[in-house]
Amino acid sequence: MTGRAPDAGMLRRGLRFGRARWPVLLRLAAWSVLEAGQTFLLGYALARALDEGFLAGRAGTGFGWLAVAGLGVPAGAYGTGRVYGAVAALVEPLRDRLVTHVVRRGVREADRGALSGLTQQVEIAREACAGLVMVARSFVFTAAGALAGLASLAPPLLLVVLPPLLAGVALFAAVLRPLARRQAAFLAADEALAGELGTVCAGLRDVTAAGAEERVAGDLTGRIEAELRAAHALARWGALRVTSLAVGGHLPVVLLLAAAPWLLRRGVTPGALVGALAYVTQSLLPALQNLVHGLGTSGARLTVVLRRLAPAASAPQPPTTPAPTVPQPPTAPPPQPPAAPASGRRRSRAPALVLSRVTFAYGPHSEPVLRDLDLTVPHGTHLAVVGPSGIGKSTLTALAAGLLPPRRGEVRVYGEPAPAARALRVLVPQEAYVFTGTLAENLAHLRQDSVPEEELCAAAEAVGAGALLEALGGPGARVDPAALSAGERQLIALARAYLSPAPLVLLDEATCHLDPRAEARAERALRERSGGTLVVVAHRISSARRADRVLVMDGRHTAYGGHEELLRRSALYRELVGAWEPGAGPAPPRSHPALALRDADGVDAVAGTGLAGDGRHVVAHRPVGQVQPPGDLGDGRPLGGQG
Ligand SMILES: Nc1ncnc2c1ncn2[C@@H]1O[C@H](COP(=O)(O)OP(=O)(O)OP(=O)(O)O)[C@@H](O)[C@H]1O
Repeated sequence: MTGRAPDAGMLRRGLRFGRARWPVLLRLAAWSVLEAGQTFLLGYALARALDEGFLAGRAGTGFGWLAVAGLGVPAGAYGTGRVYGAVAALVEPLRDRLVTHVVRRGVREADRGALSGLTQQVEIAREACAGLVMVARSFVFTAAGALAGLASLAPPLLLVVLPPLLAGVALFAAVLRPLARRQAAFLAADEALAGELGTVCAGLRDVTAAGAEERVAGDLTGRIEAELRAAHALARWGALRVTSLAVGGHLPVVLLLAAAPWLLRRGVTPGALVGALAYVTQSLLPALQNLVHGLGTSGARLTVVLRRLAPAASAPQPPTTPAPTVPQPPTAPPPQPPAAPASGRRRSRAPALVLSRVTFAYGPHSEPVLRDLDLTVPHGTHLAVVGPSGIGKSTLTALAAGLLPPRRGEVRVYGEPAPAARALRVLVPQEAYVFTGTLAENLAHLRQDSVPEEELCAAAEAVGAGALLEALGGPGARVDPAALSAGERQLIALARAYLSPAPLVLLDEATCHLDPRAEARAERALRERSGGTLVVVAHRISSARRADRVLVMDGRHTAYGGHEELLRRSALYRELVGAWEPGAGPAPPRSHPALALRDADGVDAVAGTGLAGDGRHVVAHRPVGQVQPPGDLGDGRPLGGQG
C-alpha cells in the first residue's frame, strides 16, 4: 500500500461514474432539498415566533410559528429516508462494478485467498463511499438551508457567520490531502504490525526453539514504533482538523454573541439573532462536524481501498482493517539467529552445561518436575537423557536452553546464565521448523554470515540430508513445508543445527521420525562437529548406547553415568533398556504406568511406549522372563517410556 493522497485518475473515474448516474444524483438532490427545508424552517420559524409572537405579546402567533417549525421535522425526516434510498442506488452499482472487477481478477490469478480479501475490501469501499456521500451531501444542503435562512432573516447576519465558516471549510480542505496521506500511512503501519504479529504468533514455538526471540522482538518493536510514529503524525494533522471545526463551527457562535449589540443597532431583531444562533448551533456546527470526521475517516479508507482495487494493481493486497485472522506461514526468511558463539577460550574453560541445585515447577503451587538437580556436562560430551514419559526430559532441555527459569538454583551454559547464552546453544524440538523459502535460507537460518553452497551441501551430507537436498533441487530450491514428511523436516532442522555456530546442541526427540541408521548418522555428525557438545533426549536404546554419558531421570532418584555402569546400578535404566544385568534377576517392579503393566499377582510384563523408526507410536510389551538381552534389542527398538 502507498501513502499517496487520492490521485487525479481516481477523481476522474469518480466524476465519470457520477456523470453516468445523473438521474440518481438529481433524485438525491431533490430529497436533500426537502431535508434542508427543515433546516431553513428551524431558525426562520424560531425568529418569527419570538419577534411576531412572544416578544410582541401574541403568544398564539408564537406557538403557531413553533408548530410550523415542528411540521418541518417529519417532512425533513421523510426526505432523509428517501435520501438513503438514493444513496443506495448510487453506491450499489459501484459495489457491483468493484465485485465484477475483483472476481475477474481472482479468476485470472486463480487465487481464491486473494479473492476473499478483495471482496472484503469491496464491502469496505461500499460502506466508506456511502458514508462519504451522506456527510458531503448533508453538509452542502444543510449549509445552503442555514445560509438561506440567515439571509432571509437579516443579511448582516451573513457578514458575521459566513467568513469564519468559509475559513473553517478552507482550512479543512487544505488539511484533507495531507491528512489522507497520514491516515493511509497509519493504516499501512497498522496492517504491517498486524501481519507480522499474525505470522509470529503462528510460529512462537519455533521462534523460541530457534532462539530468535530477541530478533523477533526487535522486528516487532520496529513495527510498533513505526505505527506509533504514524499515529503521532496523524494526531498532529488531526489537531488541524479540529481547528478547522473550531473556526468554522464554534467561532460563528462567539462572533454572533459578541456582535449582538452591533447587529441590533443595524436593525437585526432579537428573534433573528436567536434564529441565527439556532442555525449555527443546531445545523451548521453538526453538519461541519460530520463532514470533518466523516471525510477524515471514510475518505481516507475509500482512497486506500480503491487504490488497492484499481485495475492497475495486480498483486493481491491484505485487507484494510482487520488483522489477518488465519495465521500464514512466513514467506520471507524469518528472524535472524542469535549472534556469533562465544570465544573458544570461554568454551574451553567452562563446562558446556551446569545445573546447580535446580528446582523447577510449572506453577507456583504445583509439584516440582525437577528438584535440586545437579548436573555438569563438560564440553565435547555426548549426553543422552532418558526416563519415563512425563518425567521432565523436555523440561530439562528447556531449562538448559534458558527458555524456562528455574524456581531455585542456576543453569549455566559455557559459564553464562542460560537465558543470556542463547547464542551458545541450539535446541531442536520434536516438531522440526521448516519455513517457506529456499533450502539455503532454511539451512543457514541460524547463521548471520552468508554460507557458501558447498558448506550447505556438506552439512546436509553430514547429517544424512544430502539425498534430500538433491531430490528437492539443491540449496536454491524453494521448499513447501507442508509437502515434506516429518522425517524430512527433521533432517532439515538437524542440518540447520549442524550449521549453527552454537557449540551446544540440544535435541529433544528431534530424530524421532528418522530410522535408526539415519538417527545414528545425524547424532554422530552433531557430536563430531568441531568438538561440539550434544545433549539428546534419547528416543531409542541405541541413542543412549552411543552417548558418553546417560542421565536417567526418575524424579528424586536421578542417575548419571555410562551405559554399562548404569545397567549395573540403575534399576530404572535396566527397565528402560528392557534387560537385566546378567545374573541380577528381574528388575524391581515399578509403578510407573508407562513402564509396568500389573495384574492381580503383580508385575507380569514390562512395557514401554515410544515412537518407532517410522514415527508410529508403539508399545513394547514383553512378558517377564522373555525380555531379550540388551545386545538383541537392535537399533530400531524404541526405548521404553519415551512418548
Ligand atoms: N507447559 C506445561 N505446563 C504445566 N505442566 C507441564 C508443562 N509442560 C510439561 N508439563 C508437565 O511437566 C512434566 C514433565 O513434562 P516433560 O514434557 O518435561 O516430560 P518428558 O519427560 O519430556 O515427557 P515425554 O517423554 O512424554 O516427552 C509432565 O508431568 C508434564 O505434564
